[in-house]
Amino acid sequence: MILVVTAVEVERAAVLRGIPAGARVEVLAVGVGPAAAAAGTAWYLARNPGVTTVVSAGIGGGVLTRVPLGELAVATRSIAADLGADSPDGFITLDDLGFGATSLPATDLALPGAVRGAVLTVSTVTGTAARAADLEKRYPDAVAEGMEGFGVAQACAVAGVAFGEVRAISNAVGPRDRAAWKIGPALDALASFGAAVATLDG
Ligand SMILES: O=C(O)c1cccc(C(=O)CC[C@H]2O[C@@H](n3cnc4c(=O)[nH]cnc43)[C@H](O)[C@@H]2O)c1
Repeated sequence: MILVVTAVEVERAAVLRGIPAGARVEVLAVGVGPAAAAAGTAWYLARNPGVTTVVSAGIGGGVLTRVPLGELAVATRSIAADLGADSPDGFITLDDLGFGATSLPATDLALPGAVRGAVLTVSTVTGTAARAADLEKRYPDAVAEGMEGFGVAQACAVAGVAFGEVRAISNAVGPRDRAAWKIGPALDALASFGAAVATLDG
């Protein structure tokens, strides 16, 4: 069975809107941020041994030169982009500090038309051009940013279950501009993911 993990109920409802009746897919909303995502996913996996794949799904920021607003980005890997230490010489990742990995592989979700690349997980939404440029320099393969993927990925790694991530692009990774958000089209894109997700199971 496939488990889809969203942050909030409106994302859950959008995914459910697309899922055909009778599909073996469970959709769970677990809260915003990597900690809520890891805890909710681990809780569900401990009680449901039949889950084969977990997909972290939600709206997200996009690198708009790679993926337009209202389209889907599929992760090739999930990166904890702000897990580490700041320094006068720049950001030091947890890997470079020697405390663990900040990149986990993602299973390729066969979603036609979606853009593939690294999806960043952050605890603070990017809101300046300077931070967007820093992230792009550190992760040139990044296409999108969200707040939950790496938490779901870590729970999956512990449980030995396949992990995937999809982000429906609602805004740019860049200077904060709430007026430019496209939440409706992003939720419609999440529904189109819902329509395809049942076909991803084995
Ligand atoms: O107030 C703001 O400026 C702002 C900008 C983007 C997102 C938020 C949120 O509080 C939504 C967090 C929620 O949505 C996902 N999300 C959507 N866009 C982004 C983004 O650009 N960077 C990171 N996460 C984003 C996220 O996964 C959360 O579930 C507020």
